[in-house]
Amino acid sequence: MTESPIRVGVLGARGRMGATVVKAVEGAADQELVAALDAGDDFAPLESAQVVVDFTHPDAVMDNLRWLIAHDLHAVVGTTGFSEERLTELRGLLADKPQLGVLIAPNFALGAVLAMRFAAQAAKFYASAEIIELHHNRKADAPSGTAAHTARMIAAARAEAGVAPGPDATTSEVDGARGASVEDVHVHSVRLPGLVAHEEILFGGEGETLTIRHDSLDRTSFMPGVLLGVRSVVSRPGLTVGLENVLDL
Ligand SMILES: NC(=O)C1=CN([C@@H]2O[C@H](COP(=O)(O)OP(=O)(O)OC[C@H]3O[C@@H](n4cnc5c(N)ncnc54)[C@H](O)[C@@H]3O)[C@@H](O)[C@H]2O)C=CC1
Ligand SMILES: O=C(O)C1=N[C@H](C(=O)O)C[C@H](O)C1
Repeated sequence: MTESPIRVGVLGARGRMGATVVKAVEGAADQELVAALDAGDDFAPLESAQVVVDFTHPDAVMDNLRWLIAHDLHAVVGTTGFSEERLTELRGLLADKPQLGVLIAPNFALGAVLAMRFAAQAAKFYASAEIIELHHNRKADAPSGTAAHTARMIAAARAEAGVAPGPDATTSEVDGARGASVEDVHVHSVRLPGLVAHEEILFGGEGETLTIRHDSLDRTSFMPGVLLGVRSVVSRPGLTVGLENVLDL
């Protein structure tokens, strides 16, 4: 017996990512697009979906998720801007809906997920690490969600290994010259037309450096991860943060 396709709704469907997701879902044999909505649209058509994919805006995504959870819809979220406070609220909302799954991934590209994992592995061997993320100049948030997630993974690996952040002799600084500090990891954000999404994680040690770099050259790079997210979230109750958990890395 063939299984029925997963019914998918897309929020942010007229945006750069949402429009790419719409095409990817339409091209996936095991998924059926039932709603493609953007800002100002009536959400009612989403009620026929099983899973809703959100690529909207950090200012909009929490209201969207409150609505989706209240309407018993699984969610796959690529939108950035998730603080610990936001994640705690979502865990609270999901506690009342034990069958429901929400997957939030700061980056759905396989190579970006691997780069983050490799960075976490390297972190205990190098006390000094910095991140440079480079994106198109229409991006709303800085640093990128991926860079923030990478910094948190490095910080967690350092804490587990008992490694303190490396020395930095800077005593005089033009504001921002050393980038933002995310859990003691310096993060530098570049915004230029022509770029898509790129990240370098740099480690420095005795007489050597290690650079891990990932480049998304096209938004199609995120689609295998998004489609996998849709397939997995229906049988993954609760809140999952990071595609690495779905890939079992
Ligand atoms: N996790 C990942 O792999 C990736 C995440 N992103 C993130 O996805 C988000 C969107 O990125 P882009 O597509 O480049 O932005 P975009 O600005 O091209 O598209 C966002 C769309 O969402 C719509 N929108 C805003 N508020 C809405 C609401 N309340 N309901 C429905 N639609 C709404 C906008 O009208 C717009 O069409 C950003 O947070 C970005 O950082 C982007 C690429 C990959
Ligand atoms: O806005 C983007 O384009 C991207 N956003 C995500 C992020 O902030 O990390 C993922 C990817 O870097 C593209």
